[in-house]
Amino acid sequence: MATSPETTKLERYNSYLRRVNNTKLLAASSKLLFRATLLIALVLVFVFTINYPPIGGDGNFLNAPMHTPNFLSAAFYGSGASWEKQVRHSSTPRRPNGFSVLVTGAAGFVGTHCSLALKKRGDGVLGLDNFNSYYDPSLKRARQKLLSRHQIFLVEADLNDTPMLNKLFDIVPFTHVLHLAAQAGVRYAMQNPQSYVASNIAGFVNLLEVAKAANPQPAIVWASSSSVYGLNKENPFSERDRTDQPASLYAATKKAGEEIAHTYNHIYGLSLTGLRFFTVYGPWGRPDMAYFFFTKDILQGKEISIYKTPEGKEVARDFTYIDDVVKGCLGALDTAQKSTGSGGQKHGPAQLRVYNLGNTSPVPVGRLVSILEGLLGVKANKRVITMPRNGDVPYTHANVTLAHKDFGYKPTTDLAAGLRKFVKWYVGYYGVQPRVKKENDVELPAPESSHA
Ligand SMILES: O=C(O)[C@H]1O[C@H](OP(=O)(O)OP(=O)(O)OC[C@H]2O[C@@H](n3ccc(=O)[nH]c3=O)[C@H](O)[C@@H]2O)[C@H](O)[C@@H](O)[C@H]1O
Repeated sequence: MATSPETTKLERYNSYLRRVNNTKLLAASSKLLFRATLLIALVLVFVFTINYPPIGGDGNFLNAPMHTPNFLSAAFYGSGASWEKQVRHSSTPRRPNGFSVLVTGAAGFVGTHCSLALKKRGDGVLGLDNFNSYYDPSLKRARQKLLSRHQIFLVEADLNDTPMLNKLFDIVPFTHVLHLAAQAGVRYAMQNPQSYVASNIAGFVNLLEVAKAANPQPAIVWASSSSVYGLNKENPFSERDRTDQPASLYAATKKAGEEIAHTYNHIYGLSLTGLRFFTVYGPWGRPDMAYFFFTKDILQGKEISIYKTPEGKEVARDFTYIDDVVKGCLGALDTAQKSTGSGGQKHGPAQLRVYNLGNTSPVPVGRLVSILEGLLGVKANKRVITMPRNGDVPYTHANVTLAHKDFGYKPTTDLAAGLRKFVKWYVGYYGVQPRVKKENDVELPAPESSHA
């Protein structure tokens, strides 16, 4: 068909209009897409901010609530066949009638040691930890590597992450929970009180809620603290002594945990055992504890403060070596009876216990420093000051008769022997050269711990 110049012009004009319309349409849909993206981003920022504020109210990074945002949890981390396979594999026992244990706080000091000990004897272990920044997370990552070398898988999630906890209990019929995740530290409670409530109270309740609804319900062994004795005047501290005078918020949250345990035992038939740890120390320990930062400061020539009481007396602690505490934890797990409920219903009375796990021989902090000086071959730059009013108590001293009677708990490591092992680990881990003199009989021993 012949085309006139007018027709060609008209076609060109129509094609021009179509192009303009397409461009307008594209621009409109781009705008819509941009707005939708912006809206989604805003919603995400809002949810993230609620769940995970970046810093604490006083601008201190350490004071921020330290957990994984809930909305990211199960959806992002806990998915996929290979993830589930790791969860199952790690928690499957390798010995007849072995336990399947969920260890919370598994990248923590006591959690790492207990996980390794359980795995070593053939129990299945699944770790849970939120890797918070209360102290150097790289130490927690190093512990995680150690666990992973022993085929222990660690799920990175917070105790308050209900979907994740539910998911883990859906996948694994845990026989036991060793609940060691907590906000620790007596003095830090004055700086960041909310983190104690979030972890030691809300987190504990969340775990109990999930455990009580599980079928089967696990038996739970969990970390209480010697600090619950607070201003108790009896000596040594017995489980029968009063614990209604906590001297710190940390102690108050641990005491609250003991009462909460009573409630869940009473209503839901959960088998619950609280262990009152007495100043636990050793290799892979916590950098916020005095023996640990004294070692660091002594090596760096920094001044250390040794507390005395307002009456001028020495402050003392029943320092307890990690291997002894691990034996206590395993003893408590081995003697824990089954929970009696299922799916949130109680079917009979269940076991409820509390034990001291201490060393039974308090040592003044000044003596601890002398031992460290000897082991490190360095004189400490010491200053003795009156204990600040910060939640500390003047002394602790455990009576462990009950734990001995019920599961043969018997501490065997004195402070000098335990600190020797700690210093051995410390210098190896941080690559420091201690100035140890042979004539002072402070040669460091060969590694004994199978964990290090
Ligand atoms: O048994 C517990 O339940 C608790 O044990 C631990 O608390 P504490 O016994 O207070 O240990 P830690 O801080 O190492 O202070 C040791 C000693 O050094 C003194 N101390 C401390 C600091 C300082 O600068 N100077 C000093 O003399 C101080 O006065 C004390 O006498 C855990 O941290 C805690 O999480 C909890 O588990």
